[in-house]
Amino acid sequence: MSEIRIAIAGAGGRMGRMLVQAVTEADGLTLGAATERAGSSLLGADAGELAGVGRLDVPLVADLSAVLHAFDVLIDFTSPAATMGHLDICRDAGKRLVIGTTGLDEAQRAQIKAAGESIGIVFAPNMSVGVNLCFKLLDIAARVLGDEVDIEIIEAHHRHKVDAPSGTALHMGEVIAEALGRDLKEVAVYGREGHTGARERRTIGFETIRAGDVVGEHSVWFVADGERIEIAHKASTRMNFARGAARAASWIAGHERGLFDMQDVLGLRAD
Ligand SMILES: NC(=O)C1=CN([C@@H]2O[C@H](COP(=O)(O)OP(=O)(O)OC[C@H]3O[C@@H](n4cnc5c(N)ncnc54)[C@H](OP(=O)(O)O)[C@@H]3O)[C@@H](O)[C@H]2O)C=CC1
Ligand SMILES: O=C(O)C1=N[C@H](C(=O)O)C[C@H](O)C1
Repeated sequence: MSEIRIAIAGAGGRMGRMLVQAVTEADGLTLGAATERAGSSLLGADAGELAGVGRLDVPLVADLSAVLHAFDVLIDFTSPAATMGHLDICRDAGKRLVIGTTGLDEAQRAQIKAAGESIGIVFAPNMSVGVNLCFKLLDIAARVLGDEVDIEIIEAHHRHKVDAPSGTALHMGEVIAEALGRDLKEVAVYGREGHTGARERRTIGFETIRAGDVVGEHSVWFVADGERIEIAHKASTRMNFARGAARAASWIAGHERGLFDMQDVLGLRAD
């Protein structure tokens, strides 16, 4: 079987460089194209050299439309605005997509869902196997502990992260709210300050830490009087996310259309 050709958007970024490495290491994948922001000082540089894996003869270009002939699946870990532009290009060209970008608003998420009717898309706020297992554990914990506990989601990331709470923390909140039959929009509390009043049992709290070079840490507390259950994940390298994205790219190559997430890729979906 021929190799699946991958394009990486934002190939000069923190995740972009990891993705180049993960794609070159993955069986059945080959790097076909790499992009960066128009005006970036990295344009023209070799994606492999930037990622520290040696020359791949794939120069960073600004225009994804100009390299459509060179890839089958785009992996995009950039910014919401950039991802939306890439989504339009991929939908019009019939190219599949793996989206890891977080911080998208409701309208942008709706556009991704609509594009899934024409092309295959994996869209997930966290591509690590460990975090996706945590989503399952959170669903079980919430169903067992129900309304008997206070639930708080605490996340920490590096100082460069621009969105808060993290996409992973928000999805953790969605998983728990769904398991408990609550609407996250109604019960979420983002940080606390001043005279807040006593805690309301059905709320789900989010606390955010931004500091130094923390790769990504998430901890969910289920707290009753006299005991506390914690489900926690700590990433010490971005390679887990990158390997997950490479796995998602191989998987979506076999799906012509539809919107999926990592639960589908990993075979973790119950229904
Ligand atoms: N789903 C998951 O598993 C994970 C998701 N993420 C998410 O991935 C995203 C990126 O994170 P990170 O790598 O740390 O961020 P970086 O800022 O390091 O990387 C983003 C890269 O995209 C570039 N870029 C911006 N606009 C465009 C464009 N139009 N075309 C091509 N490239 C562009 C940026 O260039 P410039 O700097 O010049 O603007 C930058 O190099 C974030 O939303 C983050 O939350 C991160 C880790 C895991
Ligand atoms: O920006 C990051 O770094 C990360 N972002 C993702 C998120 O917002 O959940 C995933 C990961 O924790 C790293």
